[in-house]
This record gives sequence, structure tokens and C-alpha cells, in this order.
Amino acid sequence: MTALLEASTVCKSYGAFHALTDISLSIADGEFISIVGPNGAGKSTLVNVLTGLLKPTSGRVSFRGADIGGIGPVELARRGMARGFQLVNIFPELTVRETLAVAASSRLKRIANPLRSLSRDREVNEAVEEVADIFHLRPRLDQRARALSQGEKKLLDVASAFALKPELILIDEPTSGVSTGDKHTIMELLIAACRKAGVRAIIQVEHDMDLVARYSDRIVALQAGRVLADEKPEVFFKDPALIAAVVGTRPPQVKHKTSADAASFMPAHVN
Ligand SMILES: Nc1ncnc2c1ncn2[C@@H]1O[C@H](COP(=O)(O)OP(=O)(O)OP(=O)(O)O)[C@@H](O)[C@H]1O
Repeated sequence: MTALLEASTVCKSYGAFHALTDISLSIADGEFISIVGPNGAGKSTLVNVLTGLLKPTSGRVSFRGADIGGIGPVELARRGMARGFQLVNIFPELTVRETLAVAASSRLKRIANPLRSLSRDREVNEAVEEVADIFHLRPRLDQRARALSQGEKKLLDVASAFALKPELILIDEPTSGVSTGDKHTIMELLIAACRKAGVRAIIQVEHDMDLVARYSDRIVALQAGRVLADEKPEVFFKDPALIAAVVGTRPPQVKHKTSADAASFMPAHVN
């Protein structure tokens, strides 16, 4: 499989503190990867390095073969990688339409004053409605972000990253704050939306082992800034010591995705 995103012997230090040491990993076309690890393991730092927000102290991060170390979110989006914007939290008074329009406008290079002539901007409106349809948010287009349910806020956050038309998307705890009953609905909608929108690979940072098990093709576990394991779910969830290192002492009972499920990022069938 072709590598979309690759980290080669990446190290990141904050002063004398080594937050990441010799991280090498590769994300291929069609994969759903989960990054897991206990608090302070280096997940956020790794994600910031993988998305060009932080420059590695040494080593290389490449997207489709080109070095993206420290390039920043705007250039990253131009090259086809996006990350949840958290716009919903930043601008709760914007409507769903305005939130999506900010993202679509930035892709369509209307960054200078993205809200000025949105109602007249056919291209932006079409992009907004296309993304709203994919995420089942059309009935909410004229509601303020703050009025949405927690699940809808999560969808809107990811939808705003979609408005950038990425090939690879990075999502941070996509269902945090969502009820247990709704989390799989949100995940399955999100994955279906990814497929529909042409996203080639998904990386999620996730603490919830049920979600990690159910949707991942591969799990990258970090511990103290190093890769502790990079395994398929069927291997990862058979290793109680590994699970304990990631989540604590009692391995959870979870149903995991297997190689017999879809070849690409598809939810495992739940019986
Ligand atoms: N800007 C910074 N300056 C100094 N140390 C930092 C900085 N950012 C993170 N660290 C340290 O680097 C280590 C890894 O932090 P990071 O936030 O990447 O871990 P994490 O796995 O995402 O943790 P959590 O699950 O709690 O969010 C921690 O020890 C943290 O204190």
C-alpha cells in the first residue's frame, strides 16, 4: 500500500525534555489508525508534529512524499490534510451555515473577510450545503452552533474540516462528551461521510478502547514518547500487558475489528 503520511525517526524536545523519541510510523491509503497512550505519553505532541503545527527537533514527517515539518495548518490544508477545527467551541454564536462557510471560504481562498458576502457567494453556499448533506446537518443550517446536541457539535467540528476537502483527516476524540448510546452512531456517520467525501485515511486520537477496538485497522500505542506497539486490533487486544500499559490495570472487554472486516476504513459489523 502507498504511504500517505510517514514519520521517520522523529524526535521532539521541549528544552531538555524529550517528548517524542525516534517515532517511525506510516499511514497508508485506506487506513483508519488510532493513536493511544496514557496521559502525557506524547499523543498531542505527535499529532502536532504529524500535522505540521510543530517542527520535529530531528527526523522527518512527509505527506505524499513531501516534507511537511512545521508547515502550519493553512499550507497543510492546501496539500490535502485537515484536522478538526474546534470552531464550534471557538464561535458558538455562529450558525452551522456560517461555521461551515468559514472553512469552505478558507479553502476557496476568501480568507481576508470570509463572512462579508457569504450569502451571495454561490460557490461557498454549494460547498456548505454539500458538506451539510454528507453530515446530515442540513436541517440545522440556520441554528447557532451552541444550540446543537453534543453529537451534532462533534459532527459539525469534523464537517468543518471536511469543507477543506482533505485526503487525510485527523480527529481528536471525535465522540468525547457524547452519550454511550450515541457514540457509535456518530462514529459510523463520520466514517461513512469520510468515504463519501473521498477521504483516503483517518487518524484518531482516542482514549475510549471500545471505539479504538471497533473501528481501527491499526493501533499505535505511545508510552513516554516512544512507540510501544504498532499493531492490528486482533494482536493488540490479545496482549493484556500492552492494554494495561495504555489504559490501566484491567483490560476492557471489547469487540475489535478484524482483517476479515472491510479492507478500508469501515466499521466492523456488530452482531
Ligand atoms: N509546550 C510544552 N513545553 C514543555 N513540555 C510540554 C509541552 N507540551 C507538552 N509537554 C510535555 O510533553 C509530554 C507529552 O505531552 P502531550 O500533551 O503530547 O501528551 P498526551 O499523550 O497528549 O497527554 P494527554 O492524554 O494528557 O493529553 C508531557 O510530559 C507534557 O507535560
